[in-house]
Amino acid sequence: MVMELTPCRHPVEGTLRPPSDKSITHRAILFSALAPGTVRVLHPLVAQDTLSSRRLVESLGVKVEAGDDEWILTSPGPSQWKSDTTVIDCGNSGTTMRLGMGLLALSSSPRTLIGDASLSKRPMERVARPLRQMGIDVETSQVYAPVMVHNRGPYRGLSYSMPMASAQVKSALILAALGATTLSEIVEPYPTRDHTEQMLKQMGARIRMTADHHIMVEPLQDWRTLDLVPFRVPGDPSSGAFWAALAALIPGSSLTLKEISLSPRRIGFFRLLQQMGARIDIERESDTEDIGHLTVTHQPLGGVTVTPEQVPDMIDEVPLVALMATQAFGDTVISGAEELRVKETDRIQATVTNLKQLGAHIEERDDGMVIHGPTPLHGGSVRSFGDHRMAMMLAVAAAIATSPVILDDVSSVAISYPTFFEQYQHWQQGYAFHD
Ligand SMILES: O=C(O)C1=C[C@@H](OP(=O)(O)O)[C@@H](O)[C@H](O)C1
Ligand SMILES: C=C(OP(=O)(O)O)C(=O)O
Repeated sequence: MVMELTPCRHPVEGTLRPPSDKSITHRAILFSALAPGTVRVLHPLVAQDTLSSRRLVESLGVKVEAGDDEWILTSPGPSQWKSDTTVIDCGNSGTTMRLGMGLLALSSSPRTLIGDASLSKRPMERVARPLRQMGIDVETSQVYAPVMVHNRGPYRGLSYSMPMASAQVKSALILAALGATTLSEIVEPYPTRDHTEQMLKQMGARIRMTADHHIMVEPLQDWRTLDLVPFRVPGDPSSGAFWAALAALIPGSSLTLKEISLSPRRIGFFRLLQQMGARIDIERESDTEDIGHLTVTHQPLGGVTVTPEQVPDMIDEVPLVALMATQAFGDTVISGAEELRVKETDRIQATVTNLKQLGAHIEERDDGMVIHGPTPLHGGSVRSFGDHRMAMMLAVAAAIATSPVILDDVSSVAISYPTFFEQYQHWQQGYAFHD
């Protein structure tokens, strides 16, 4: 659906609880399949991507009772998973497919994962290759989906230095490592989101992380020893980031994002906003959990340098960083962000093309972008390329443009943030958020 987005300078005010975290919801659903028994998931994100993970576990025989803001998942455990579903559709979700590959390695039935046109162009050998090193049979279709996973018998642990910083690859390997016969050691080039390690540890898995990014995973002798802990899903900082960006851009704004994940591996965008000059206040809910409230207050912004090490902590927010940089005084250089080229679309190219179309001074680099600010943005026609994050970034850009922006398709927001445009309209009508 095409949408005409009109400029709007209403300050962004009040308190907003963004939709629940996509990464944590995926994991809660997928990990519930591991333990024979019932797992409660509080505040799951109900969106297209997480419904793909739900479909995956249901095809393994997990029963899902979806209540009001709570899902109850009951699994027979990997040794009793249904073997008659041989093809599983992961839709648009890279997380479902990659973590799914690790999960499917835990049972002896062969299964094939497929995805939509976008997911079928994203690299899967990054998971397949190390799984094969463990002795698991994995076939890709010239590095892409469909991906067939078949565990033909006992397989060994893995010692693996990851060539790219990817939480999805790491998580798939950790899952497979739980079913190996020997200890595994996985090394990351830079730290990435560690929800998998934290949540599996909560379930009783023996996983040890060192300061120099080594992750040791002990094989699990018996799935029945896993604890059936309930998972409470906080708000998603990556979804909240669109509102934080608007608040940082529009004078007079001050917005509190309520009950969001404050995991240091997830709030790199907010640290960067602070570095650019925005005011960020953080209030933790408890000393033990990384959940709390984050307030963004508008201040004039300056350009920054984003280094490769910083990128994983704001990986899905980089298109927004580029937008912020168009309004900041001075140059912003983003490097080490080549992973953006293998997301739902090539997010470096899509960001540069779209922001140029609106008048930004932005240059494409192989591994990032250079942005010269500040530049007023004007209206024009832009394209989401079927990418939810691109559509929402462009909606933020449209608000600060001087004339209307025509966005070719907005349906992709259903992937991670189905209510985004309802809330956008609410704000455009001059309302504050009250959550
Ligand atoms: O593990 C996860 O939940 C995710 C990891 C990131 O992908 P990569 O691991 O490919 O960087 C991120 O872009 C994606 O939105 C979610
Ligand atoms: C890249 C994303 O997700 P996935 O890799 O799960 O498709 C995203 O949500 O921005």
